[in-house]
Amino acid sequence: MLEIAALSHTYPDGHVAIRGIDLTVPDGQLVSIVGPSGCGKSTLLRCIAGLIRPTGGKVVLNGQPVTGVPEGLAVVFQDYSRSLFPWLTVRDNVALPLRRRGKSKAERREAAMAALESVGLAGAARKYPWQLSGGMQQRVSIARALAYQPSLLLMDEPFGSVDAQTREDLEDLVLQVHRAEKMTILLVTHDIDESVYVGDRVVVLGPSPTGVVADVPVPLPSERDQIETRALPEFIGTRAKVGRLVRGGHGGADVTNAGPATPDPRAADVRAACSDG
Ligand SMILES: Nc1ncnc2c1ncn2[C@@H]1O[C@H](COP(=O)(O)OP(=O)(O)OP(=O)(O)O)[C@@H](O)[C@H]1O
Repeated sequence: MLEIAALSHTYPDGHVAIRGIDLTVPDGQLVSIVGPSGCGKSTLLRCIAGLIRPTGGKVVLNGQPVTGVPEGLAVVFQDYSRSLFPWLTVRDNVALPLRRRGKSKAERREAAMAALESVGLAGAARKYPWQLSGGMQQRVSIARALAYQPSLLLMDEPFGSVDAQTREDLEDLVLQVHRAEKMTILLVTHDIDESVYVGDRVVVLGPSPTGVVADVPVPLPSERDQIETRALPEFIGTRAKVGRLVRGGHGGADVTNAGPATPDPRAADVRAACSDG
């Protein structure tokens, strides 16, 4: 269970990025977070990841206050070109954070290969990141997060830099992993369709300094299909509702107004990658 209470963050230059966010995420839920550009989504994710210390309120993960990067957290950032180490092979990039898990070299390699298999990249294990396309590099970043077997996965605009077809494939990969591993996922996206397609719920953030404007349940079956799900009336209705909310409208009668809140992200396998590297 992730509990965010009265979370606020003001940067040292006085810029108030987040003002009073309250958000509770039960284990195993996939929460999409949307909001206007620059509203504070990444700041929110960084606070959750323990990468920055909020100036007000608290983040509690599984009953423990977050005061540094918590165990069992992984993060996937948008900028895959800077999240992989170019001097390590794909397999070694994926295996690196597993040092934190106290696994032997053989175990790390085995787990890395299994994760690469799950993202369809087992054949690229011995290549270097710079030998792969952007979409493949982002798959490697996701494989690295998965190999770590996080209980909480934070994804900050993870598909923002890939083509439309790859984006759909990666959305389905996240859904597949979410169902199989039952991990809690917070996914920040600018894409309203994507937020509804992957989410169990969509948290809409307001303009800076951000807070929670609405918390919209997604009334779709857990099995989703890029063509059929997007044609469902429930999908179309929820997308319209979220779209109106992001643009400053009220979104419709059944939307929960959640009061002030905030979002934004950044943080995770970094811990593993950096501190274990
Ligand atoms: N280190 C910092 N110092 C001062 N202000 C900052 C800092 N980092 C971010 N900000 C400001 O805080 C606000 C929120 O930034 P943040 O990156 O969290 O927004 P975002 O919603 O993730 O943006 P985007 O939609 O462009 O990804 C912005 O106005 C940004 O300029």
